[in-house]
Amino acid sequence: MAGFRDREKKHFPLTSTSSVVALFRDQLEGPNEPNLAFLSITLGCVENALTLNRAAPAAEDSALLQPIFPVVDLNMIETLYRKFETLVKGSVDLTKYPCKYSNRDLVKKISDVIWASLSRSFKDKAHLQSLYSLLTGNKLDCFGVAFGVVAAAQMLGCNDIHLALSEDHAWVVFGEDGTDTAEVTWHGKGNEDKRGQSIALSVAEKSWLYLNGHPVICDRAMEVAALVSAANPSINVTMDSIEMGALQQELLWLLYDKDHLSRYPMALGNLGDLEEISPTPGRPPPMAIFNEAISSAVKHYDKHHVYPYTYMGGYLYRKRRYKEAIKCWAEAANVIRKFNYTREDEEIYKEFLEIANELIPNIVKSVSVQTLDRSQMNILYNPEVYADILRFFDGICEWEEGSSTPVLHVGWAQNLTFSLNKFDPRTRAKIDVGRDEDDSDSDDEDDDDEKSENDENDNENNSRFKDESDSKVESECKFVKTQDVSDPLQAV
Ligand SMILES: FC(F)(F)Cc1cc2c(N3CCN(c4nnc(C(F)(F)F)s4)CC3)ncnc2s1
Repeated sequence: MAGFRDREKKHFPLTSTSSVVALFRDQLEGPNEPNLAFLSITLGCVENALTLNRAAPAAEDSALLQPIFPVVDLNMIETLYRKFETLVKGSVDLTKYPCKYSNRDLVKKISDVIWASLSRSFKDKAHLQSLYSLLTGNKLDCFGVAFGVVAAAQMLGCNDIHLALSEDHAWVVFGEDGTDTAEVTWHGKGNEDKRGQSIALSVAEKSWLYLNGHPVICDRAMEVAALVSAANPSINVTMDSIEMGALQQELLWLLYDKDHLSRYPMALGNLGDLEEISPTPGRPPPMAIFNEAISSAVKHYDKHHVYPYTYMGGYLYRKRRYKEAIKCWAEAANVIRKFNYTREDEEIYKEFLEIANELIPNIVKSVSVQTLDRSQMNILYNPEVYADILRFFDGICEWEEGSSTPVLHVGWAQNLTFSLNKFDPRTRAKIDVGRDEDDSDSDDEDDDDEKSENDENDNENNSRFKDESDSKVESECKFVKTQDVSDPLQAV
């Protein structure tokens, strides 16, 4: 077995965050590709020590005096690496796959090797994303299986097999021009896995889960960014490991500085969240990072990603910058309206449900009671905020239109009317419910044909609506038509 070369050995034993960062830097700058299996095992080992098997500091030295960074020895990592190498090279006979580029059978075979080594226990716990978890506990989450397939492929020299990521699923691309796709893991609960199948069939459904053909396609360095981003500093529901969070943050800045996050909006979002928790002196503030995530999604993924807007919206909500938060959520709904809701889109459904039925009602409640903060009070007198709430609901209505599964139920209507009723009636008369100017963009229409006649209808409605904009506000939101609820706006 080829042991580790000096490039790997010289960093051990790992005794601090900076020694792990130096090891990752070396792998990213090295003459060879970064070794995904090596990095995943190493980071997983550190995460395990800092979150699951915490060295309990002796009574007298409190955590403050005695940082608990584990000592990671080379032989532990090398033993686990060799175990993975034996598993992968022992199970895949490459002579059966002679061609230069990988084919579907080979991808399925590699997926089967990872799949067969998993125990049957449930897999939605934390810390199941790394090869350390696979090799010490035979457990991986759905991301971990996809990542493990790509790490195994690299070990076999299949350098055309790469990780493809949506906002809630992962698969692989392969072949001569890297456009063949294959499922290699499962998704969600109670869904049969589709391993071996191509993604084309699922993309045709226009579901958010496959981002309608706009997933993040990783190169080796972005696969390192994915394993760093997937690291989980949480010790339990209420506590995070400060050391693990700091390590993840430093590794993300290392990848950021090497321009490996510029096409990875979720990793930028993760970095923004970490900077909110513990700002790094001299680094951009969270809002700048969230803006970069939005710009990346607009530039590289044709405005089909939702999370960049909900990362920023969540941050603004926590900072009580409610007007801007609602603007972000309207933008998020402006993305989701391009998709058709299918039953495997639950994660984003829950995201919008929380915004509509908890966060926005909390905002209108908190600014309508005797708020001391006069700046917040004028939200209920601000036509732009009111229009953004309507745009938010309109996007969700359009998401539902043409979908196989309904999105809305009467609870949504109750929360909508609750929120809208808090606004001053004169404010409501001032609005012009338009969509952002790029709505008529050809790329939008190209992308979703059946949505285009809606856009025309919208434009028609909007133009009709604009002509009457000074008259009584008609309900522009499809929401009411779909729900057949008596027009909530009449009720005020
Ligand atoms: F591979 C899967 F199947 F797991 C899909 C992926 C998820 C994900 C991620 N996440 C998911 C989204 N995520 C969010 N955290 N907060 C979010 C927001 F709602 F505030 F926007 S979204 C945490 C990190 N961060 C980096 N990369 C990936 S790839």
